[in-house]
Amino acid sequence: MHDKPRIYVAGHRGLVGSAIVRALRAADTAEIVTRSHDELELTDQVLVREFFRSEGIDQVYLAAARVGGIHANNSYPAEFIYDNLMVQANVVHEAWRAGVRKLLFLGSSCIYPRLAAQPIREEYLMNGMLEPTNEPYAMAKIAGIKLCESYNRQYGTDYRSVMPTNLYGPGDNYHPENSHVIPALLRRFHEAKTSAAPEVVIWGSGKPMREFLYVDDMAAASVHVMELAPGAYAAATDPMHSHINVGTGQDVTIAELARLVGETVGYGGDIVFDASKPDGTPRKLLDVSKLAALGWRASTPLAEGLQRAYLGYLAHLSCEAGLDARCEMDNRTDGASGPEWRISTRTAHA
Ligand SMILES: NC(=O)C1=CN([C@@H]2O[C@H](COP(=O)(O)OP(=O)(O)OC[C@H]3O[C@@H](n4cnc5c(N)ncnc54)[C@H](OP(=O)(O)O)[C@@H]3O)[C@@H](O)[C@H]2O)C=CC1
Ligand SMILES: C[C@H]1O[C@H](OP(=O)(O)OP(=O)(O)OC[C@H]2O[C@@H](n3cnc4c(=O)[nH]c(N)nc43)[C@H](O)[C@@H]2O)[C@@H](O)[C@@H](O)C1=O
Repeated sequence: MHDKPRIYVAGHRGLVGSAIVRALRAADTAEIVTRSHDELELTDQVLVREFFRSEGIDQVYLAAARVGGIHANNSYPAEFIYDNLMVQANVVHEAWRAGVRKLLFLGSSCIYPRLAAQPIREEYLMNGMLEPTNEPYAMAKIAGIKLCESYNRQYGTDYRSVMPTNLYGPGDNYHPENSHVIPALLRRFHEAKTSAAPEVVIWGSGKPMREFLYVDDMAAASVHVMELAPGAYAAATDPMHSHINVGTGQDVTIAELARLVGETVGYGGDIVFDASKPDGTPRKLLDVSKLAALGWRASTPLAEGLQRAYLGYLAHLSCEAGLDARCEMDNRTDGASGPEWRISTRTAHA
């Protein structure tokens, strides 16, 4: 053990990983260890083993994953299942081999059955068929939970899992097709405003409902769950049902979200729907009572979070244009999926 614990944040340049780093830096109680994707390919077991063997890591936040919205999940199912299975298997196994006792695995609310009763309680896992547009990703995330539980049961580790709802905020992926709905709409509405376009097209019927959590709330929840006393976590969970939902407990329709994003950006034109695009899961509102009983609740209202997310998008545009000296290039175009996978620079200024 070191004076301060050495905490490895895997995926620190991503939306959530960068927010976890902000939260840990603000607390100033840990030494933070990071590696970018090009410095450490987490699907490569040999490299991951060498990293844990040499770095003396005490805790891991596993926020590295192949992540994307409904179109990306539907279009690249092989990458979504392979990358996520490999990254989590390598990180969990090699962390265990190196003696890391504490790890937090980030899953997703898409692990639950497509037609689960609402709000979705943790115990509804594996009670029904998954949503087809993201089944491979969801299967990998379910395997991630079971990986952590199995190492806990056999080796006595303390590997915990959180299942976030849909997340958004500064430092998001703004790719026009592969991103999630909020960054996609911030970009589309902004471009429509700038070009004075008469209408903005929203995918699907507008009827699906989604719950959105601001990313700094997600980071705070992650740190909260990681730091719960082992007895408190064990009392709230079960060795074979150990994951905890993280959300706001409130959802909106995609049509309502589109109206809110339009308002945030200041776009005055029409909103139209493209029914040829998939809706995905009709609704996936999380029951967040377990985490509330453990002392944590979300605090950022959607309208406020959208304002901050829009500022994050504008900062990202300044980075792309080379107008902001604080920007770091994050080499996102070097990923295995090729240069079109995502936009090459993102920024998540504190
Ligand atoms: N965003 C959301 O709405 C939600 C996210 N989650 C979960 O939260 C976690 C973080 O997601 P988010 O921050 O949004 O995702 P991002 O795509 O923003 O970040 C993921 C990070 O992981 C890195 N990464 C991906 N693959 C590899 C690899 N093979 N080796 C090394 N690094 C890799 C990425 O690097 P690079 O980009 O260079 O490849 C990136 O820095 C994930 O587990 C995700 O499933 C859960 C629910 C909702
Ligand atoms: C976090 C979660 O993210 C993914 O699931 P999802 O919840 O369906 O996420 P999404 O943000 O991509 O879409 C939400 C809704 O919004 C609609 N929608 C409208 N217009 C756009 C649009 O322009 N882009 C996108 N992406 N969606 C749009 C879209 O049709 C859908 O009805 C999973 O694959 C899985 O990875 C996962 O866990």
